[in-house]
Amino acid sequence: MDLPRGLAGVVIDQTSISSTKNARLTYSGYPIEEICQASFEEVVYLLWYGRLPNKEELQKFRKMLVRKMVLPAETVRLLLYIAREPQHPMSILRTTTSLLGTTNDVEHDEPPRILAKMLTVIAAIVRIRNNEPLIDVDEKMGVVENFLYMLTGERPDEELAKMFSTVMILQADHEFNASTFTARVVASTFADYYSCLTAAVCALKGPLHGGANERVFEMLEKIYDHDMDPIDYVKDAFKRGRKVMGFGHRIYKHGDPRAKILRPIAEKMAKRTGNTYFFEVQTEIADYMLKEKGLYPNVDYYTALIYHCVGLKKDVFTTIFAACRTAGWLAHVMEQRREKTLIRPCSEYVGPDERHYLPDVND
Ligand SMILES: CC(=O)SCCNC(=O)CCNC(=O)[C@H](O)C(C)(C)COP(=O)(O)OP(=O)(O)OC[C@H]1O[C@@H](n2cnc3c(N)ncnc32)[C@H](O)[C@@H]1OP(=O)(O)O
Ligand SMILES: O=C([O-])CC(=O)C(=O)O
Repeated sequence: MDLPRGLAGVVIDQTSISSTKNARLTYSGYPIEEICQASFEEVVYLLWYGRLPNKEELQKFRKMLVRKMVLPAETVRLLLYIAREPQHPMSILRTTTSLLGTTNDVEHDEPPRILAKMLTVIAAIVRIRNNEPLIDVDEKMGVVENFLYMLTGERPDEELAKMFSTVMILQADHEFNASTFTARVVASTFADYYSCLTAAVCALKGPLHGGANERVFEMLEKIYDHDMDPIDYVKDAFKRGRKVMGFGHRIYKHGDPRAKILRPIAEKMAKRTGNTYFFEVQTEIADYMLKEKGLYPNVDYYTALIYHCVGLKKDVFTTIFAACRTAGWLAHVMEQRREKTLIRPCSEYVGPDERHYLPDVND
């Protein structure tokens, strides 16, 4: 049997949530270049219900999500205990997501409450690890503004909120990527929402998937700290047979459409916050990678700099990706549940031929 490695190019099921057909990303039919201008709440509604909300529905949906961002005291107590542990923030998030599924108030948890909770929990993990006080939800603001406020302790201005909203939308869904597929496999067994999300967080953590954003900034910092020529850094990575993080993609061989939208946002954010050095290094590396390897930056490349400009430490970058992707994970879990079919593919056995156990042979 001639199997493509890593199931590359294999269509394993249908979805009406998002598509990367012809290397164009669409959410329920809307090109990403257009839908990224909507509000985050509109896009979540679209991913979950297959259509955009009208004005009244949007207002109601936004209000409901924001209200649900307030965490129960029991969850805050848990977080204060877990988030101080020295493990990587994605490990903390994995354990927290799992624990959220065991608290007393989960019985009636539905996607809006779960998404809202995940956003607040992730912001709280970031604050606790910085030894900063937790910030209360401000019900006068929308979801993105509140998320930023709870992360940084500062109410964002309109320009920042708009840019960050685009960033969140761009990471909200991506058809059958590794973490979403993982969530769908778990959902297909009819396991609960938190089990699906815990599994998805585990898959996102790895450096070939969501964990790449942290490694991108690690590279930029190393170049800065050692006053290196960025091209020497890349050449050295090639020599050692190492991948340059934030480049390449299973689907997009001629450029990730999200990176094209993110690049000018990263540039603007870098200018706003005095981080143009990093943006210039990124540009130099991107030009070289294209020239030498024909590889383009992916979504994780520019979000790394954007998160740095927001004031976040690199070890929490992937948790922010998880916050955005929770919207998509939940959409796929709902879709998978509607399908009512267990995902259970087959394998080709390539182990030893049949052999037989002989009792006492080793005596
Ligand atoms: C949200 C996301 O998950 S986006 C992806 C985030 N991940 C990263 O940025 C990690 C770095 N990138 C990679 O590891 C890969 O490009 C992946 C995993 C994203 C895609 O992998 P695949 O589709 O399996 O492509 P594959 O790894 O086979 O790459 C094809 C060729 O390009 C090379 N290549 C791919 N990405 C890179 C890279 N970032 N740096 C250097 N070389 C690379 C491979 O070594 C391979 O070369 P070869 O044919 O000489 O062996
Ligand atoms: O689709 C993929 O393989 C990875 C990706 O870009 C994403 O999850 O956003």
